[in-house]
Amino acid sequence: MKVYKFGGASVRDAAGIRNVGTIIQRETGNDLIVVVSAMGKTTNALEDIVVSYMAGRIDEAQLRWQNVVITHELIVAEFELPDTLLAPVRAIFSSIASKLATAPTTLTSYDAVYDEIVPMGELISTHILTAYLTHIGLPVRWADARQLVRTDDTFREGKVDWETTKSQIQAFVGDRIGLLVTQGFIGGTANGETTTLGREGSDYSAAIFGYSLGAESITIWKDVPGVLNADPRYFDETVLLPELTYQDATELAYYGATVIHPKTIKPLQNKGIPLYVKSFLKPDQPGTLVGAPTVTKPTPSFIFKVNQLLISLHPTDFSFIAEDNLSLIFGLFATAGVKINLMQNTALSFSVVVDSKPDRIPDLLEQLRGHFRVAYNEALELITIRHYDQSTIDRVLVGKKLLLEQKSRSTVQLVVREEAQCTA
Ligand SMILES: Nc1ncnc2c1ncn2[C@@H]1O[C@H](COP(=O)(O)OP(=O)(O)OP(=O)(O)O)[C@@H](O)[C@H]1O
Ligand SMILES: N[C@@H](CC(=O)O)C(=O)O
Repeated sequence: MKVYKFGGASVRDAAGIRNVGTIIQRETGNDLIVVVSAMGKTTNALEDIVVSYMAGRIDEAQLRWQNVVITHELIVAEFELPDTLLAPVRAIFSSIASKLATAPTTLTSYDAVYDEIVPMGELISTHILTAYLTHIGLPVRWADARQLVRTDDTFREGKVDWETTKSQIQAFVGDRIGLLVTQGFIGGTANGETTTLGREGSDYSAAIFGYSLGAESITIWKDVPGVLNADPRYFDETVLLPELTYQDATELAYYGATVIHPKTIKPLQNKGIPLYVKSFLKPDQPGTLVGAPTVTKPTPSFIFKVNQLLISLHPTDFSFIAEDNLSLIFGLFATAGVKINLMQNTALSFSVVVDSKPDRIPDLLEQLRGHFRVAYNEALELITIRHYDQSTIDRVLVGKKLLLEQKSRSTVQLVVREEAQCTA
């Protein structure tokens, strides 16, 4: 049994869905679980709807939802599918329209509403793909991940209950899996509420299904030839990494290589399940195999994170940065839901680099100011180089001012600012 995961880019339009259908057809007769993300940038659009709705801008939220509906209607119109196959999609369209007709109360939790609305992207895309596959004659089952992937009720970052998830998935698939289409990114609580697993979490969903069923392999289909030594959007002359160990893949993802979600690797490593990252545009090419025993000559790899914020904390009394301060700081970051990308401390200061998220950072800074003197630098870039040497460092520092550096034997992290900004 294999697991295929198709992300938003692969199903962003009707041609994409047809292409995904062709890739799935190559597995006809084999057991295959297909995990699918929301189409294109639907998740971003749904997040915007939540922002409008929770701010009480109901008309704006409804208008934005109409745009989501129209985008999907235009795609399905190209397939001329019978209305019966589209009934589940239309039911979602009207249930969200009804939801958005009533304003939220002041007691409504933002994150709970987020997890009511944002998962619709995956529910819609999987219903559309299932309808299309049925239409072209493939015997396919649609599975509701909310009833299979059990999480706690941490909305927007559900923690997976592995035992329950495994038994629910095994019970659902039964003896003969066949072809099954399900959603990435979403799960459900014991009380039947929908949860999400964190942005870009569909890769992780594929690993959850693969782990639960002991898959022979998992393939993540991307718009790139595989895992490259840098994001081609930010770096010229990238090279394909044909093989990676689980550890290297975990570290690349951890430091921010968005091609694989960081939580994806561990469950696969635990069961020794190989992960392939391949191009949905060139499905015959080998791509990257994650799970190679060793890679003899590792290639230097670059990860660029833009829009970073460097926060420096200084105790307001004469105390040092010690265990009690650190546990307070970590507690405040955890409560604010802000992940630390890099940290460094001296006796009298503690510096952290985080993603500059306007919905979370201002509150966090306010909390920190209650305990520390706080200084911060905005609009920075965090560059991580795995398997670095001095020439790779020099290469990325051209035109940049280095603010902070951290090195281990295999990884260097550099916090930089554009030189032009420094002199401005
Ligand atoms: N090291 C890397 N190798 C290859 N691609 C990378 C790397 N780092 C970042 N990327 C980027 O990752 C992109 C693919 O991931 P993306 O999340 O956009 O895919 P997706 O299939 O649409 O997934 P999803 O909708 O599930 O998030 C590539 O287009 C590329 O720009
Ligand atoms: N659709 C979700 C999950 C995913 O695509 O992996 C997102 O865009 O974050």
